[in-house]
Amino acid sequence: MTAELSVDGLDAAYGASQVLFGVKFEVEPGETLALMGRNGAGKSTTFKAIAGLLPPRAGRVALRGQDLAGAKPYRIARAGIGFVPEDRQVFPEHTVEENLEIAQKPGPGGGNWNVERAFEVFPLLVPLRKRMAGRLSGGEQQMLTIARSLMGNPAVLLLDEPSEGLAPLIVAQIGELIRKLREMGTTIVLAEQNSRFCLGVATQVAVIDKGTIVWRGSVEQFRADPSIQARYLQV
Ligand SMILES: Nc1ncnc2c1ncn2[C@@H]1O[C@H](COP(=O)(O)OP(=O)(O)OP(=O)(O)O)[C@@H](O)[C@H]1O
Repeated sequence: MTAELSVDGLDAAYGASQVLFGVKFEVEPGETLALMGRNGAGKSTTFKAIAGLLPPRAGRVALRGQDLAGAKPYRIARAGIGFVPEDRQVFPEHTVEENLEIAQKPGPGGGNWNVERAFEVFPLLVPLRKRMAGRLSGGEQQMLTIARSLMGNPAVLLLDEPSEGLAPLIVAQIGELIRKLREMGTTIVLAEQNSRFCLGVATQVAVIDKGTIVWRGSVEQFRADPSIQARYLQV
């Protein structure tokens, strides 16, 4: 089977400071991969390199076998990699509904996303339909950013720390949502420090440490080996 997303030998740097060293992982169709690692391990940089925001110095980023490494961000997005960055970008002066409409585009994913479908899958956004996106809470903005990204019908969705800075109840709602997207067959890569959250929603785990993937396996294998958490994830 061809992986939906395959990353191999990815190197990336900020100026003279190299941060990623040969990052390698694959995601099969319909899987949710949690990319876990401590603060500063290289999770966001991996996403930026995949999405073309920080062009990689070396390596391959293949979507369904097509190498996109080094392409411009809009090309990578159009090819089917949807990226939800940490800072939750919405158009604050537009309503929730308009934010979704603006983002609607054809794409290679099989979700057939449109505004009505987004409201079906994200029912918490329904009462906020006419509200300006700039007036939403952090959790509501997070949901809207995820919904917006899906409107481009991506083949793979990259979610950078979706639980960050949110209250436990909201984190649980975001978790529910990610599980629902997974059940619908969406292929997801989720960067997280919060291991409890990721293990509740992911099927696969990759652990990154100092810019290198140091462990790769299923959630069950991860749970069965507490030494991985102790070595790479606890502060
Ligand atoms: N714009 C930048 N310029 C220079 N160095 C950076 C920049 N952004 C990140 N770094 C450095 O790159 C390394 C990896 O950072 P990255 O943000 O990818 O980590 P992370 O695993 O996503 O952690 P976090 O949870 O803090 O976002 C860190 O040492 C960080 O200081």
